Amino acid sequence: MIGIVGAGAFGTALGVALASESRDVVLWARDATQVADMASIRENKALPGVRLPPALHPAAALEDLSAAQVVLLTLPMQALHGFLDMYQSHFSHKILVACCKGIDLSALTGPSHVIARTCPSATPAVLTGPSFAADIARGLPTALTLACDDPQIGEMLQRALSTPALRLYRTTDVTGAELGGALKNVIAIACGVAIGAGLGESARAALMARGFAEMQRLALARGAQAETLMGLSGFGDLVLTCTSAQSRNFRHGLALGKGEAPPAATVEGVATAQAVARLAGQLGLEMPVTAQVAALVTGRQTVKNALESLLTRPLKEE
Ligand SMILES: NC(=O)C1=CN([C@@H]2O[C@H](COP(=O)(O)OP(=O)(O)OC[C@H]3O[C@@H](n4cnc5c(N)ncnc54)[C@H](O)[C@@H]3O)[C@@H](O)[C@H]2O)C=CC1
Ligand SMILES: O=C(CO)COP(=O)(O)O
Repeated sequence: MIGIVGAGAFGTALGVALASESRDVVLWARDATQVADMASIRENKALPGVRLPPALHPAAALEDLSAAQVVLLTLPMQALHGFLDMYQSHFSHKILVACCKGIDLSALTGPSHVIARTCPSATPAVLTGPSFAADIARGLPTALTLACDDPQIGEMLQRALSTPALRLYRTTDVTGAELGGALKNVIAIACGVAIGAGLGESARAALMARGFAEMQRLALARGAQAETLMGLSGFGDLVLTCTSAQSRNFRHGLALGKGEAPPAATVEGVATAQAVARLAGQLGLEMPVTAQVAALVTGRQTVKNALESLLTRPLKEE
C-alpha cells in the first residue's frame, strides 16, 4: 500500500495514476469534508473531471497511513516543515518521497533536508520532473526523476511508482533532482513576466538559457551533478514550466508582466525566489534573474526597472 499526504492536484493525480494500476493508495487530506466528498462522489474538486479509481482510499486520519511503508508528500513546500514537525511520530522509519518543488524559506534547504531534520529515522527520496497533474491523471505519457541516496531503495521506489504511462528514471543525486525542480519555478515566473509585458519569444528564450545557467551555478555549488540538471528535473521541467500557460508559476509571472493581480494558487516560485536569492548571497553567487524575480514578487521592484537592471548589466562572456 502507498500513502499520499496532501490531496491537492498533484497528490490526487499521482494517487489516480497508481490506483488505476490496481495499487492500493491511501490519500490523506486534512479536510474531513473533502475526504467525505471524495469517498462519496469519487472525485476531488482539486482535480475536477477525474474519476477516483476504487483502489484509491481517501482518509482523514493519519493513522490510516500506518500500513504504508512508502508515503508521497504532496504538500506545498512551505507547509512541509511545520507538518512533519507536528506529525513526525506517524512517519518514523518510513520512506518519505518529497514531491514538492521548492526551497524552505527559513532553512534555505530543499525537501530532503527538511525530512532528514524533522524525521531522522525516515528515508528521504524525491520525485520530480516535467509533469502537470492533469496530464498524469489522464494517463498521458510522463517521465520523471526518482532520486534516493540509497540505490536499492531507489530501485524499489522506481518499480513501485512507475506505471506504463508514468516512467521513472532513477538517480542518487538527490540535491540535483530537488534543486532542478525548485529553481525552474523561479525562471518560469521570469518568463511569464517577459511574455506578459510583451517582450516576445526571443526574450523568453534568453531568460530560459540565462536562467538555466543560474540554476546550474547554484546546484553545482551545492554539490549536485551537472548531468542531473540537464535531465528531466532541470532542463526538462524548465522547458515545460516556462512555455506552458498550464503552469501556475508562469501564469503568476504573466499577470505581473501585464500589471494585473496574480490569481490565487500554489505558486512555489514566489517563496523559492526569495530563498534562492538569500542562498546566492550566502554563497557569493551571481543570480541576476533570480534576484529580479525575488524583488518583483515581493513588490520591491517594478517590471520596468527589473528589465532595465537586467539589460544594463556589463557585457561578458557566456
Ligand atoms: N500541480 C502540478 O501539476 C504539480 C505540482 N507539483 C508540486 O506538488 C506540490 C503540491 O502542489 P499541488 O498539489 O498542485 O497544490 P494544490 O494547491 O493543488 O494542493 C496542495 C494541498 O496541500 C494541502 N495543504 C496545504 N498546507 C497544508 C498543511 N499545512 N497541512 C496539510 N495539508 C496542507 C492543501 O489543502 C491542498 O490540498 C507543489 O510543491 C508543486 O510544485 C509537482 C508537479 C506537478
Ligand atoms: O511543476 C510543475 C510541472 O512540472 C507544475 O508547475 P506549476 O506549479 O507552475 O503549475
